[in-house]
Formats: sequence, structure tokens, C-alpha cells
Amino acid sequence: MPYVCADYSKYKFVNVCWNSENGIATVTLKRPPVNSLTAEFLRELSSLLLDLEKDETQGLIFTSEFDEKVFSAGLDFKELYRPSIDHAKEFMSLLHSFSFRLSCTAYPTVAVINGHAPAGGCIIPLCCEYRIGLNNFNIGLNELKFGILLPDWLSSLMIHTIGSRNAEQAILSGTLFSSEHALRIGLVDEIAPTKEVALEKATAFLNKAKIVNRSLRLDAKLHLRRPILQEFQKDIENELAKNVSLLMSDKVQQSLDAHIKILKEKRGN
Ligand SMILES: CCCCC/C=C\C/C=C\C/C=C/C(=O)SCCNC(=O)CCNC(=O)[C@H](O)C(C)(C)COP(=O)(O)OP(=O)(O)OC[C@H]1O[C@@H](n2cnc3c(N)ncnc32)[C@H](O)[C@@H]1OP(=O)(O)O
Repeated sequence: MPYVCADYSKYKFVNVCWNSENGIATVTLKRPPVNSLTAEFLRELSSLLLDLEKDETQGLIFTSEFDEKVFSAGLDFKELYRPSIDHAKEFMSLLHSFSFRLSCTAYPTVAVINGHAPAGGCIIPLCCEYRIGLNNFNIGLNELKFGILLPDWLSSLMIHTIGSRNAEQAILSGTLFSSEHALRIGLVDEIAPTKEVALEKATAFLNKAKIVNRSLRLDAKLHLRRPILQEFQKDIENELAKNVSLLMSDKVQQSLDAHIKILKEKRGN
């Protein structure tokens, strides 16, 4: 029977509920207000994956504390506006390593998407093996709309999930899909009426995975995900440098500035 060694209470931006009967960890993202990804958050998430691996977790469910509002708003605009070059490099490297690690975990993974998941907010769900959405949320890689070229590994995750034709149309048009549309194109696997039902469905998916030998399953997962994993590992230094220079470019910085202003105006700040 699995047992917990790591001290999960040390984490600031996630709540980990580890079920010692079935070895399933439910990880609730709770970085207010919208679970946007900062370097500190990514560092924490990466360290969490290592702890879960050491504890021989049998399955992982990601969900958000901000139920029916937002799963994750993607990369943190405010942190990425006029960063130092060192911070930009560190951020891109953390984003890359966390996404890679989540894509090839030894244990099965599910995202319960209980709120909006635009742009980088879709990264965790796409790295997971299975996605369950609630109604009335938007999800998609809409980066091109605000002048951000996706890293190859991220396009590749989308292609793996919804197929090349759908991915081409989705990425090139920068579409944010409603939950019903996301279900039709396979961006989510199921829709649930409530978070509780979604968590039950997630557990059912993870229980199904248990009937397969763990190490055989991992071999098969790595084989089936080889095209994505190759994109992650391809020319890493060059890819990271490309993303850093895109982030530091005037065009992207102006776009971030405009977005921050739009969000401020929306709140009447
Ligand atoms: C930029 C990177 C370039 C480098 C390229 C290299 C690699 C790229 C790899 C991946 C690309 C990914 C890019 C991204 O993810 S960019 C971020 C895209 N995200 C968005 O466009 C979402 C913007 N937010 C929203 O649409 C809405 O906030 C929401 C998520 C739908 C929630 O709406 P709601 O009405 O519930 O809340 P508010 O809008 O009032 O917001 C509340 C609060 O949150 C702040 N906030 C929202 N989004 C972000 C964010 N992404 N980063 C930081 N802060 C955010 C908002 O400002 C409000 O703050 P306040 O202080 O006013 O309370």
C-alpha cells in the first residue's frame, strides 16, 4: 500500500490531498486570483511532481480552487512584463522543464478543468493524459492573437491531443473553445455537471489505469508520446533562447502592456 513521505504542507500554491487507500493525489491549484504561472509557482509544481514520483503516487488529478471561474489564466502577464534577462531565461527554462516532466510522469494524470484555461492555462491539461471539463468555460491556445508564437513542444501537445488538422485551425485562428466545442474536437474527453462529478470521473479513469502493469504502461506512454517528447528535447538551448528573445521583444512587451491595461480597465482600477 502506498504511503506518504513528503511534506506536502510546505507548498504555498497547491493543496495536495493524498489518498493513502488508492495512492491518488488530488492537487488543487490555489495561487490567487487566477492561478497564473509565475517562476515561483512553476518551481513549486516541478518539485511537487518529484515528491509525487518518490511517494509512488498511483495517479494525479489537477484541479483549481477557483471553481467555475478559472482553472489557470496562463503565464503571469505582470511577471513577464519587462523582466530582467536572467528572470526571462529562468522562467522559460522552468516552464519547459515542468511541462516536460508532467508529460512523461510514471503515473497517470488527469486535469479537471473547472474554469477558464486560456493560452498557457491550457498547458497543464494538455500535458495530462485525460481532461474533464465543466460547463461554461473557455479553453484553447489563443497566443497567436496577441503576437506570441507557440514553442514547438506546445503545438506538438495540441497536435497529439486533437490531431494535426484541428490543431492547425485552432492555433492559427487563436480560438478559445467553449466546453461543448472542446468536447467535439477532443480537447476535453468528458464534460461533467459539477466538480464533484468530474473528480469521480477522474478517479474512474485512474482506476482503469491500475489494471495495467505500471512499468509496461510507462514504456507504452513514452512510446506513444515520443513525438512530443522529441519536441521538448530538440535543440533545447536554441529553443529557450528563441522564446526568451520573443518575450523580450518590443512587440510582445507592448502586447503584455496592452493586456495589463485591458485587465485593469475591466476592474475599473
Ligand atoms: C508572454 C510570453 C511570451 C513568450 C513566449 C514563449 C513561450 C510561450 C509559451 C506559452 C505561451 C503562453 C502565453 C500565455 O499564457 S500569456 C497569458 C494569457 N492569458 C490570458 O490572456 C488570460 C487573461 N485573463 C483573463 O482572460 C481573465 O482574467 C480570466 C482568466 C478569464 C478570469 O476572468 P475574471 O473576470 O474572473 O477575472 P479578472 O479578469 O477580473 O482578473 C482577476 C485578476 O487576475 C489578474 N489576471 C488575469 N489574468 C492574468 C494573467 N495572465 N497574469 C497575471 N494576472 C492576471 C487580473 O489582472 C486581475 O488582477 P487584479 O489585480 O485587478 O485583481
